[in-house]
Amino acid sequence: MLKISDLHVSAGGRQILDGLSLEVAAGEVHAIMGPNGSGKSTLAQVLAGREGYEVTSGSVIYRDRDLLALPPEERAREGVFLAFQYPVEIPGVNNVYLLKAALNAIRKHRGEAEADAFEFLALVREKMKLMQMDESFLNRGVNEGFSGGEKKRNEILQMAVLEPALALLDETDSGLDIDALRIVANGVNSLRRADRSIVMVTHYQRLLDYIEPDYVHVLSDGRIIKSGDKSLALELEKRGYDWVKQEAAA
Ligand SMILES: Nc1ncnc2c1ncn2[C@@H]1O[C@H](COP(=O)(O)OP(=O)(O)OP(=O)(O)O)[C@@H](O)[C@H]1O
Repeated sequence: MLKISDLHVSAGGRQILDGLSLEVAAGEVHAIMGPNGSGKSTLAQVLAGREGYEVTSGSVIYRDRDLLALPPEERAREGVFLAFQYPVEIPGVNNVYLLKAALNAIRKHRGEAEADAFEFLALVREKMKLMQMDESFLNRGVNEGFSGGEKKRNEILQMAVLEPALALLDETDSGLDIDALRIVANGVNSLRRADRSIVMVTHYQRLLDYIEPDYVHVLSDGRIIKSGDKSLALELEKRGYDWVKQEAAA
């Protein structure tokens, strides 16, 4: 599904990713953990195609294509989805309008019939039920005035409607209360499929109690310095990151 090789990225004149390599097979869930400022969000943003980052070397192959050669909207149509760490408010753009436009752009790209108003509404209602969101959110501006937790829930609603092949979730658990964390995690779990991969950035192993990852990676100073299974996250919670850095430097 995704093969990142020796990726070097800089922004604002400084190197952020420094030889990052990662392979994600179809159906797998990978968790990326690491100290603040190590490059986790940068990785997610670069994969989604955000401007402002310079890829100086390395490659990213997504479903046999050079991902970095595609403009961001093409990546989205090809099934790459990013749930933002800080979802942006888009006042004046209706939430339901954005969802429908995004869904139909993807369908059109796949050569499928676009969803009409009835089909779309039935689909979005089903997904809102899953995310336990009130339908009133549909008619508000995208994230406009949403609480932090509501914004995160709205990101996963988008994911549920768009059904991406590669979902990048950047700290989707941050700012969620106990019930919302469970709801969001249930939403993500219900979207696990053999042909869909999920890469989630998180600081807390608690999320991994709900969404069981196949692999856990430690990203430090722009590269992955250790990989393991869920037990690695438990160890990090107990011991912090210094020992991993020392181990990698030895
Ligand atoms: N456009 C930019 N210009 C300059 N520096 C940047 C830019 N974007 C990111 N950085 C820097 O790159 C480093 C990595 O940032 P990034 O947001 O990827 O870290 P992170 O691992 O997601 O951190 P956190 O856990 O705090 O969210 C930080 O030191 C950040 O200040």
